[in-house]
Amino acid sequence: MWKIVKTKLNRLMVKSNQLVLVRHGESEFNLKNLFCGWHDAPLSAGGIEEARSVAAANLNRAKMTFDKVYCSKLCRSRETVEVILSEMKCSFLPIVSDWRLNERHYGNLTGINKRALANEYGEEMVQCWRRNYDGLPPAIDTSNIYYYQIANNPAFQEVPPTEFPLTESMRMCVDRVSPVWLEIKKDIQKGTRLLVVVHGTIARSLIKLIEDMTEEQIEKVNIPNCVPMIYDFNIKTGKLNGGLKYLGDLEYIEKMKKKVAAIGD
Ligand SMILES: O=C(O)[C@H](O)COP(=O)(O)O
Repeated sequence: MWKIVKTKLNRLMVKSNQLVLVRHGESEFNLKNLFCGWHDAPLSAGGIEEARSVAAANLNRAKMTFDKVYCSKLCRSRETVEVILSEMKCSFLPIVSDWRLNERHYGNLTGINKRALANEYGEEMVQCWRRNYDGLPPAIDTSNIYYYQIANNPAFQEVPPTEFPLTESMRMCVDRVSPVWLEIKKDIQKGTRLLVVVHGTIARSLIKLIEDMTEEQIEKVNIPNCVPMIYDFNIKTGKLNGGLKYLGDLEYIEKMKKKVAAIGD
């Protein structure tokens, strides 16, 4: 008991605390280059391997330790957490899964191949849906084969009916993530060491909020799967000490950022 109190006191005396953000591993939909959003696609075999050999391996190499984990209600984020914690030998950690950390809802684009869509509507239109801050895909309707799976997913039962999205822009995601960011920030300032495992647009929403980026700046950010991203905060002021640091091989990280930015084949 004294040991736990002493560890907590020691941590409060430390002036900074780190937050680690990770985008989930490659999903079955990423692999097939399909818009995924709120469809609950599991990790691909490659995604499980990324969680092990990219996320967990880099976190272990850097000797990172955590007290608590945040993830979304989507299984690709939860599965990534489970692989990481198992590899780090800390599967006992508390996990908060919050629907507000779900990926951006891609509306009626859900399940459509990104390249096929670019061939039909042009690359500019597809990149506008993907990255423009106010790019709003058409709302999902019953003609979409994933409509009922998403609407009836028991994992989403905590979503208030009035807030259940049919499509979302990045601006709408930033709005839904903002209150969770305030909760995360409180934890950081208490000295709790957090691992946050989320999705591409949600990681970008958090980065925008943390760095107070402009809309133009965040539109250019692309998040590689499973590369740990670290922010260092001053505990007292809640302000950042420096910028975002990626953990891992820089050449690999640059290659994966370019892959995510592109529409793909
Ligand atoms: O939902 C998806 O399709 C992906 O998680 C993100 O895709 P994007 O890079 O095209 O936004």
